[in-house]
Amino acid sequence: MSSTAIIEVEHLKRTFHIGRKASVAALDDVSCVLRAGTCLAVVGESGSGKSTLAKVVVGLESADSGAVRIAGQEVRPTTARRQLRERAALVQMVFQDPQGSLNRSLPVSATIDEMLRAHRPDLDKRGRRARVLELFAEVGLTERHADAKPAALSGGQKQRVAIARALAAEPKIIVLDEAVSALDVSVQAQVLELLKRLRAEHGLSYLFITHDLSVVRDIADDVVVMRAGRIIERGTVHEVLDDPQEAYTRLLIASAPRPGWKPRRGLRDALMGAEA
Ligand SMILES: Nc1ncnc2c1ncn2[C@@H]1O[C@H](COP(=O)(O)OP(=O)(O)OP(=O)(O)O)[C@@H](O)[C@H]1O
Repeated sequence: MSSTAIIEVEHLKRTFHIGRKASVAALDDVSCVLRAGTCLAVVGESGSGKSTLAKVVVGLESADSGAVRIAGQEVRPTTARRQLRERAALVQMVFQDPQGSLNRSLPVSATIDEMLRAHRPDLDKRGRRARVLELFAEVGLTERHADAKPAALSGGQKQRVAIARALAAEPKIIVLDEAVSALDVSVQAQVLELLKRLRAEHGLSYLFITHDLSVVRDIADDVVVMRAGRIIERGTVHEVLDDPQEAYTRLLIASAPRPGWKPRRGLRDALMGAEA
């Protein structure tokens, strides 16, 4: 496995001010590394700062201090089109709800065509159509799916379109924010298989935000555990999930649904009681 860093996050801080007096430290001195060609999972309960970390990494959200370097280049929030396009060619994001990037009244191929217009100026209309069909085939969809409106596709198929859209920019990194969380378990397994295959075939690296530890075991190499804006434990998936050092991580693992699991009390209650 490669040990070259493709994303380096250093001492990120981000505080949100709510009203005049209240504030929440969404990121409180967060540092981590995504190694090229690997998958780094970010886990933690709701509100622990996972999405804020993902957004700062892709430049959708700014940090108060700290640094993010992608392929050695520092990332700063920008509205400059050229810089946004350069960033998008390096890192793409896939969200939990694929609906956001789809226009209800257009065939789903339109969203890929739009991406190709931005990132493949060398292709004419016919070339883009051929590439759209290639990308659909890569994610296990057909021409019939490409020409369908979003409403005619299942959740799993729409998420495959979102992945094809990300691939259209030919990125090195994909940030996935709860990208398989809304899918049924069997569909989830298929999309995870697809992501693993694409990672191998394209040499991709994944920053994988999830609250689901079974997904982490399936796809990730390394994992960081976040709590209240801080990384409280980190290591390989094997180290963290099989030999957790922190009480909070042990509770996350103990509270994760698995066959035969019966909830005794709310995860939140249990986690609130965990020692920091
Ligand atoms: N734009 C915002 N304005 C105010 N507070 C925010 C904003 N974005 C996030 N927060 C707060 O920052 C903290 C971290 O939020 P974040 O969405 O990063 O957590 P998360 O771990 O991704 O949670 P979830 O799994 O529920 O999405 C939360 O307390 C949240 O309420």
